[in-house]
Amino acid sequence: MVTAPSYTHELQVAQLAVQRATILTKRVFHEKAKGTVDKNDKSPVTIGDFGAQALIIAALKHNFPEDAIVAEEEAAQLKEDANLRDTIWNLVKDTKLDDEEAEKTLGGAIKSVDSMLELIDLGNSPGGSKGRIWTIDPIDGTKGFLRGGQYAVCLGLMVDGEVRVGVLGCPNLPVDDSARLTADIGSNATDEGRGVLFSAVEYKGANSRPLTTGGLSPDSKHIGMRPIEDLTKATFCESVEAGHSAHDDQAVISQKLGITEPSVRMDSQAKYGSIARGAGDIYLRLPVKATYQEKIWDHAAGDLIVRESGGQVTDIHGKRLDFSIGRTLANNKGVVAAPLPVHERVLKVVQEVLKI
Ligand SMILES: Nc1ncnc2c1ncn2[C@@H]1O[C@H](COP(=O)(O)OS(=O)(=O)O)[C@@H](OP(=O)(O)O)[C@H]1O
Ligand SMILES: [Mg+2]
Ligand SMILES: [Mg+2]
Ligand SMILES: [Mg+2]
Repeated sequence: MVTAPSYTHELQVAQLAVQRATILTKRVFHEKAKGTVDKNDKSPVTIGDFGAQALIIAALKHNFPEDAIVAEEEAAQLKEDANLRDTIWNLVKDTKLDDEEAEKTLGGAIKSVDSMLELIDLGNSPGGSKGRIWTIDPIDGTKGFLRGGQYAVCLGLMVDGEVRVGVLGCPNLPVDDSARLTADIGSNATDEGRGVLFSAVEYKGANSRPLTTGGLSPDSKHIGMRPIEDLTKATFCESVEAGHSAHDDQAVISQKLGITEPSVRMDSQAKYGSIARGAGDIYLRLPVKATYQEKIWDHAAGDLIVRESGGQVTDIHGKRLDFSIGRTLANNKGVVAAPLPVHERVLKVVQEVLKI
């Protein structure tokens, strides 16, 4: 019998790296150091995005120097803007885990501002179907982050085009796995009782544990989707931004499925984590613009965490998400994520409504 690799070291490093990055993002938010700059695509990019990406890549390079990395941000802008670069460096240079062993595992602090810029740009791999490739979204749901709503620090490891390890740090989700999603989840940012680290390894199931500022919390639990036969009792979640997923189509689908609760809108892959632990049930992301290609860093970790929790994740055509063809999911359109026993029913209604 061939046993599946356990990816023990990869999982440990990934969780610690994400946990350390969330310390930085929370500092940025609380110290009101938020500076927003426009990238070419006009999405907000903050100090937090660059800082978190540098810290995660430093940890990956220390432990897995040969691995390729596909990350969302690039340092070009920082090279031209000394103020922005120095603000980020001041945060990055002394953000560390409050645990010596854990810091040692991650390789300790970044040595200089120049190495920080180099590290950020190591995330420029084109991706693909061969070998080991990490994918990073240093802050997913940038708008949620800025608003004090949901965001996630996301890290996935793909080997030969399949996601094998996925980690999501969600500082503003309740620690309590049994807390059902509420309508204010997208905007409510009290620190009390919040902060969760989701993880999954292929064939090994998914877990959640409280985010800490030191080593990994020993309080790790298996998570699973809510067994749901009666879809009228389902909770579905969707993006906050109407430009990111088609709210009107999603409302019609929800109605056709007999869902009575209004949708829960929240930013980021916190949607995947939330349905994986049964706080919600269904995540719909139907395309608004036919030409938009979803990015692998927006889905890799969440896709594995949901599938390892007893869910299915496909696009609107019923195809599994294909992470093997580069930086985008060019072979897929949209996302339909639901518990495995009901996924086909949900997909059928999606296709009826979209007339595909
Ligand atoms: N047009 C379009 N369609 C679909 N998706 C898009 C689009 N434009 C951007 N993005 C990506 O959406 C990421 C955030 O997705 P969310 O589901 O969290 O949406 S939202 O927060 O409600 O905006 C967001 O991730 P971050 O940039 O990491 O925040 C983008 O990568
Ligand atoms: Mg972005
Ligand atoms: Mg994103
Ligand atoms: Mg991002």
